[in-house]
Amino acid sequence: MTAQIIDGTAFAARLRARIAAHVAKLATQGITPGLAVVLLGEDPASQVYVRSKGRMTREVGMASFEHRLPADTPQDALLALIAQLNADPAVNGILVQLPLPAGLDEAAVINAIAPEKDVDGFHILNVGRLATGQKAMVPCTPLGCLMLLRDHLGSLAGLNAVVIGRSNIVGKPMAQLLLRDSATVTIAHSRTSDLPDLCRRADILVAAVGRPNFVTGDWIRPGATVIDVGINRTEAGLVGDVDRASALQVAGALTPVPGGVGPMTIACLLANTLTATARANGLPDPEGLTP
Ligand SMILES: Nc1nc2c(c(=O)[nH]1)N[C@@H](CN(C=O)c1ccc(C(=O)N[C@@H](CCC(=O)O)C(=O)O)cc1)CN2
Repeated sequence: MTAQIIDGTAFAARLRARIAAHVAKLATQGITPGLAVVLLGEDPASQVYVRSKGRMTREVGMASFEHRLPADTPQDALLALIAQLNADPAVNGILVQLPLPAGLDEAAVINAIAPEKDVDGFHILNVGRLATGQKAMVPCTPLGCLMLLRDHLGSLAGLNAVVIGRSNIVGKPMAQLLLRDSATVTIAHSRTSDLPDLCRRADILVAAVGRPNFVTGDWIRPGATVIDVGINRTEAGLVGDVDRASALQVAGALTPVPGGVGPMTIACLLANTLTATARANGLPDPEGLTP
C-alpha cells in the first residue's frame, strides 16, 4: 500500500482564499479585522513564523500589527502592551509568539489577553470552554488537523484516535476536538506502556511528540490516517515525528512534513481572527471556520 499524501499547503491556500472573500465582504461594512502579533527575542524559527503571519494577514486583507520586543523585556512591560492591545478597537486578535524567553511567566502572559481576542485559544477560559463544549477560540494547529481529518474522512464518529503528546498547544486540545466529533480518544505520552501496540489500534494517529521519525510504519494500522504535527530540524533537514518512508507503506493517508499540518496553523490563525472580528461586531460566525 502507498498512502495518500494529504496536501496541507493546498488546503491552507484554499482556506485563505475563503477568508479573503469574507474579509472583502466585511470591508463593504467598514470592518477591517486586525491581528496583533508580539514577538520577544530573536529565536530564528519564531522570526520566520511571525514574518509569515504578518505577510499572510496582509494578503487576506486584514490589518497586521507587529510588536518586536527584546528578550529581556520585563514581564510588567509585556503585560502593559497586552493591556493596550486589549483596549484597542482596531485589534481583534492578539497572539504572543511561543516559546517565550526564559524568566517570563507564560501562563500569566497568556491569561492577560482578553479571551475574546485570544486567537491562539490558549487562555484558560477558552481551554475550559472547549473542554465543556461551549463556543471557544480553538488552538490553531489542532483546528487545522481537524479540518484535514474531516476533509479526508468525512465523519470521525466511532473511530479510534490516538494522540501522542499531551501539550497544551496541540495534544490536549486535539483530543478535545476529536472527542467533540465522537471519536474514541486515547492520549499517549512518554510514560504510556506499549505505545506501538496502542498505536496499531488507531484509525486516526496524531503524532505531536517533537521527536524526529519517532513513529515508524510497524506502529501503524494498515489504512490508518496519520497526522504528523512534528517540526524537527535535523541534519537531514526538516522532518516530522513520523518516519515517512516506512509510514507510507502502511498508512492509508499521511500529512507530509513540510507541507502538511504546518501551513494549516497560520491559515487557522487567520480563520480565528475572522471569527473574533465577526463576534466583536455581533455577526454570526463565518461558516466552516469553527469546529
Ligand atoms: N503563539 C503561538 N506560538 C507557536 C505556535 C502557535 O500556534 N501559537 N505554533 C508553533 C509555531 N508556528 C506558529 O506560530 C508555526 C509552525 C510551523 C509552521 C509551518 O508552516 N511549517 C512549515 C515548515 C516551515 C519551516 O520550514 O519551518 C510546514 O510544516 O510545512 C507555521 C507556524 C510554535 N509557536
